[in-house]
Amino acid sequence: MKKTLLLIHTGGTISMTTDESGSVSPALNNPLMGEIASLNVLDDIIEIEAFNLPSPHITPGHMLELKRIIDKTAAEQEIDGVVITHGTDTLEETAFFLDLTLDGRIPVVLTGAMRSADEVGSDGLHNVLSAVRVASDEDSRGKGVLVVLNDEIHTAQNVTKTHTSNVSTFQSPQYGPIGLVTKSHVHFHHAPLSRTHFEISELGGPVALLKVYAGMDSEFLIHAAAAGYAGVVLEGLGQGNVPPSVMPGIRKLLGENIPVVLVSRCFNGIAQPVYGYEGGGRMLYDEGVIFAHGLSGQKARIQLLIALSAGLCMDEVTASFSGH
Ligand SMILES: NC(=O)C[C@H](N)C(=O)O
Repeated sequence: MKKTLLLIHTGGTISMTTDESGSVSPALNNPLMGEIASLNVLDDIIEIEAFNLPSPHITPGHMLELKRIIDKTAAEQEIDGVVITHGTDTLEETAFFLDLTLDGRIPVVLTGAMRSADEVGSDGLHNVLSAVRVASDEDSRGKGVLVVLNDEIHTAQNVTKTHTSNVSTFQSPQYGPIGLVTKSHVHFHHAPLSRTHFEISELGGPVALLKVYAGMDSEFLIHAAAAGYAGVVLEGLGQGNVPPSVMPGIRKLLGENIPVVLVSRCFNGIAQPVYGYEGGGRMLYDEGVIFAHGLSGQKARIQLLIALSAGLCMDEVTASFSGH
């Protein structure tokens, strides 16, 4: 059955071309524009170029702008789903931002490419077509924002870029994809159990993300408190621990009512308050550090930013992280 989709381009390698020196940059005219329309797989397509940016240039402000475009278009006319083309470097952050803030009524699918539009074996158009098929599929409803590349369907919550250049870069460590796209079918084999949703209209923040390392001190954390950061996410060690020399910085932030969210820098497993030694997870938990269950640092940062943007108090921010 044919459908009406909103196709939004934002830039990324999928919209880039390569010059004679091998340098890859945004094309003046997006090479994807009109390509899906010409395949005649949809009843109707509303195709817009929101931005033409490499994804390292994408900010939470651009993510909020995408949410507004989707809300406005869906309010003005009947659409069955949304596909967004995006650079792969920050694709997972935009996907999770939209997952947390859109109403989830229609499927929203993000895709990108590892090879530029004019490169031999370019994966761009194939990925957009797969994303269009997923966004048009009734089974995609109610699964949150999805990421489709290389014939796999991932949730925005779990997916991450794992390889600098391989076309199979997008993976969901410890959970795996929730479906696949074959030549004839969109096939889901899993469904997410829960979803967190926030109502936001403006952005708060800023929120910092710091990786914890052996011998780390408190300097950046103390600076974050003085510089007006509204929240800090720490990628802690192992099950969720920090060196004792980081404790003064954490206490400074918590003392000023600035939330500190902890994830593990391990890409498998969940941070937990297990260890009772100085800087151990149990001590962090007892002093008010919020454990983000199974989220990566970059996803926890997006969620903390959104929770603060929604005006949540410390207890509500804590509760919002217990759902994962
Ligand atoms: N494959 C890509 O899209 C990477 C590019 N640097 C971007 O994120 O815009």
